[in-house]
Amino acid sequence: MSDFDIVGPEAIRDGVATDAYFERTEATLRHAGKNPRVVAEVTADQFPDGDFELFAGVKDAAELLAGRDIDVDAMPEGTLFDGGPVMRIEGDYLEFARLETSLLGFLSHASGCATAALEARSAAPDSTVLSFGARHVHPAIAAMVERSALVAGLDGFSHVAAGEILGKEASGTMPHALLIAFGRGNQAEAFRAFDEAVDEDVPRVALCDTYGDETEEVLQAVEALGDDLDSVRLDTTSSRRGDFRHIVREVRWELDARGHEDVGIFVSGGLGPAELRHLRDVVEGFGVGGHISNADPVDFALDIVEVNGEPAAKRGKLSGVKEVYRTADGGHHVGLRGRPGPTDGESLLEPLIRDGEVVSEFDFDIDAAATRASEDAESVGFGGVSEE
Ligand SMILES: O=P(O)(O)OC[C@H]1O[C@H](OP(=O)(O)OP(=O)(O)O)[C@H](O)[C@@H]1O
Repeated sequence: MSDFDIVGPEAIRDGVATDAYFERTEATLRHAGKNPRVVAEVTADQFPDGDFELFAGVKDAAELLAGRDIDVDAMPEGTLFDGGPVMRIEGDYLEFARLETSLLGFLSHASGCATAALEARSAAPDSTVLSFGARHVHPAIAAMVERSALVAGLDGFSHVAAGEILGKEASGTMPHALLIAFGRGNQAEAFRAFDEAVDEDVPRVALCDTYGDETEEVLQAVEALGDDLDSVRLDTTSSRRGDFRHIVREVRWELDARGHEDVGIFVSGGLGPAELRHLRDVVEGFGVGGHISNADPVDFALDIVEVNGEPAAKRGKLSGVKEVYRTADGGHHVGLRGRPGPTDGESLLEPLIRDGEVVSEFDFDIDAAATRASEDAESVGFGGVSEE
């Protein structure tokens, strides 16, 4: 028995992590001696409507689908999509029927978090933006949240175990608990002890809102750490926030007045794209949590679109195997496979699995995905990237 209520990797890989009706579907098809050759597509919206989302979760999807006698095409991680398929599976239906539940879960949740992270990224393109939201979600999915944030181009994340999985180091300095453990009035002592205790390569970022006025605690940090102080973080609780922008500008003023123009200001706590736009010109960086980790999953569905070579679909969905294209002007186009696409269209679906093997050229590199997302966001004008 598992110690935690967590569905483990084996259950996911074996297809036990499925909805019961797929088990009944398998039983019925086997009973009837049917196992049609199908093409199925993963799609959110049927037609483009100008509302782009960021595709993520494809590495785990590949891990799930590998080893089955199927061919799969997918958009690379970090591609922006707007209508039409993001993934296509071709094979005998019973090869993958029971994987639908986990497949959609992987893609939907990661793409939801990645899209929200891209909203944050686009809202403050020149600021440092860190993912702080693992605390809001089940720990088993922390690496998914942090990977999605990095795919969207965030500069870092807080979760240590996620970092070990992703091969990247988590960042972070101090919580309020550290200041409280030292006791009211002992903030300077806490800052000094932190400076003495942690590795030199950890930036000295003092959290300055625990007991007193932000400017007062910032000046205590300056006095305690002197030139070692890299930045201050203001996480002013919402009930005391008032005009946060004014507080930040006042802190900046007092730092500058004492010759500490090089000390950066970071802010965190309940921030989303609107707050990032509002504050981006007066701070160096942001910690963004719930906006990313609590994002709604993308509403992906897996639909059969061809049975034994013939177009098929339930009503409301589009039958036939499709291609999706990005045009030079940032347009997103959906058309039938084998028909001419836009003359300047670049096909977005790439081979992911052939005869059950993951195609070696398919790219799961996080940094490459982030570059792709950045370029694609620019191309399609996601979230008004350069909006003032
Ligand atoms: O609000 P979100 O965008 O989801 O950000 C996540 C958290 O990051 C900050 O925690 P901090 O470490 O400063 O708080 P604590 O020390 O009080 O736990 C902030 O207070 C949020 O609770």
